[in-house]
Amino acid sequence: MSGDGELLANVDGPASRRGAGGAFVGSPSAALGGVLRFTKMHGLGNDFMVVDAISQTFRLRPEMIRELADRHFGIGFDQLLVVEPPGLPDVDFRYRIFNADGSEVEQCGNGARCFARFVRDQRLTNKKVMRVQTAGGIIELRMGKDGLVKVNMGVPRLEPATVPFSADEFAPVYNVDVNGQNIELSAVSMGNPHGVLLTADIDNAPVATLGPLLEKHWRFPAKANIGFMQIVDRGHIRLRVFERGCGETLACGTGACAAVVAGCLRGLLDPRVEVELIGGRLIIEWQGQGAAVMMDGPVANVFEGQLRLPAEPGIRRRKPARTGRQRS
Ligand SMILES: N[C@H](CCC[C@H](N)C(=O)O)C(=O)O
Repeated sequence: MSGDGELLANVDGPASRRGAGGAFVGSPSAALGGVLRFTKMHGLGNDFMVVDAISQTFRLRPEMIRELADRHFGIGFDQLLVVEPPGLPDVDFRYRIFNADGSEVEQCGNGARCFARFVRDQRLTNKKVMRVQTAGGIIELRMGKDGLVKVNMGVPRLEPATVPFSADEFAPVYNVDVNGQNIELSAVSMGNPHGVLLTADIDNAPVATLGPLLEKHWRFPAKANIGFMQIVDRGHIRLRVFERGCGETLACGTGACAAVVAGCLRGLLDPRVEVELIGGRLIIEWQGQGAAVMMDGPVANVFEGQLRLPAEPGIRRRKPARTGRQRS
């Protein structure tokens, strides 16, 4: 996936037509120059601009998403999450995800929890259990107690071609050459591609240097999110993730899922793992091949906002495309 498609969302509610390339095409006159309502949210510090595209129309080109994602000149977020009417009979919503670099991607775990909170806060549903269609597959969201949200993230994909990862056959660990250095990693898809490495010292792991090299490595033809996992014990890991299209984030939900799958495949983890990320903790459970990965974690609202879209969305300030966020 990870396409650079223009985002057009429909104004007139669910009677949307799918335009070329899968974007919703609203009535063009209404798609320009309006005020766009959004909510800023985060899941363990992985932060999002969340927009209801069921009752609003807007057009956002990749360069506009990049501008809005900018933490100095824009709103600032890791991903833009867009709520759309369902595209399939047995789901409640469609959920589109755009990275800070403007690329559209298949899945977002922390975003899924925020999505569930958002659609209820916005009274788009009163369901406590909902099925949501994403480009990476259908996920089930369940409102839990004390503000937690449980997500069935679906069955991980391990066959190389389904990640996608270039290899002749599946293996729990692959050897990847990075500028002459041999790196051992696992390749897992949670709908979006992940590479997972072990590290003995998470605080000094080469996230800023090795992360971008592996993100764009030729063996990940759709690029990849790169997780650095320190095993504390069989029920507890520490994890940092260099995210595709965004750089290192404070937390990555699909990254946490992929890391637990990778650790289980290596025989190093039990089925229930506490994943300690920079921004906080997730509980991830996986009973083994063929089973779905379950994620349980918090969500938070930060603020509500309104944005006046230019009559012709475009570049108001040419800035270099975002590089990975370097954490000291
Ligand atoms: N950067 C990811 C999308 C966001 C995933 C992350 N924020 C999560 O919580 O899963 C990708 O390009 O596949």
